[in-house]
Amino acid sequence: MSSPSLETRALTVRFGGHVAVNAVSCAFRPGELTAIVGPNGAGKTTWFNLISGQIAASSGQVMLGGRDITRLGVAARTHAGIGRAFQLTNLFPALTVLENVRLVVQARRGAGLSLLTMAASRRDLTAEAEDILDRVRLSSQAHQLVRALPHGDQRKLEVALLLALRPRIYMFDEPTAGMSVDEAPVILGLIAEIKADPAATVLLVEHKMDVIRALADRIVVLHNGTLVADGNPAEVMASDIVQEAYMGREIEDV
Ligand SMILES: Nc1ncnc2c1ncn2[C@@H]1O[C@H](COP(=O)(O)OP(=O)(O)OP(=O)(O)O)[C@@H](O)[C@H]1O
Repeated sequence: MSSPSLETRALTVRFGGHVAVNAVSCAFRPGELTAIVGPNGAGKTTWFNLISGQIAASSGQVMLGGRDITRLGVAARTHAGIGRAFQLTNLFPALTVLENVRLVVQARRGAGLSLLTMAASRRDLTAEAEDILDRVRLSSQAHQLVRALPHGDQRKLEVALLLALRPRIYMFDEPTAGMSVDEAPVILGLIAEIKADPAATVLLVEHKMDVIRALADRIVVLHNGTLVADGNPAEVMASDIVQEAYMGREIEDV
């Protein structure tokens, strides 16, 4: 088994007297998509926030490729390889969709964030950005301002920006929430493509059973901030804790 790309070690956060994430230890490996499930308020988003650096841990550690990143801020974690979909949206709402994707491609390639790059390298960056927009089916919106995009297209742009960033860790929080039935399969197809990359580690917070069934290699269950189950989907779905506490009630069986 490959060594973990990401690991949380006894990761804990308290809000006043409430322990929202309670000593959660879990290791994630490249080439694996882990679905994170649990009832509302279980601590899934808070755990994500601790991993991506949106909030600081009360105790415990976040390790990325064996390096302790617990004290790094969001930008430094993104630079180190943590890619979280929502935090990339609306980077530059007054620029077009294509310009936003191109800027992320440019930043990843170490060319900085200036809009005034050399014409030749600009063509190169534009070609990669256009290719990404094609993959997420946003080509026809390439020249629209990001702030004017409808919700479904914003979600596609989030995935486009992640593809442009090529992180080591892809974090998706209900990526098809609020999407139409036509739009959701595009996003799910892209996540399936990302998951096929043996170097990519994918974390997916998800309530929808059909999405979990289609994509998850592994399921982790949180309950009251504690990790209560972790294993392959068939095992976890059949376990008493999930059957009794979650099935048909908290996980949307659609
Ligand atoms: N900044 C905060 N201050 C105080 N309490 C918070 C804060 N953020 C989260 N909580 C609490 O932590 C607990 C976990 O919330 P969290 O949003 O992580 O759950 P979740 O599993 O993502 O739920 P959902 O499925 O509804 O998104 C909840 O009780 C929530 O009220």
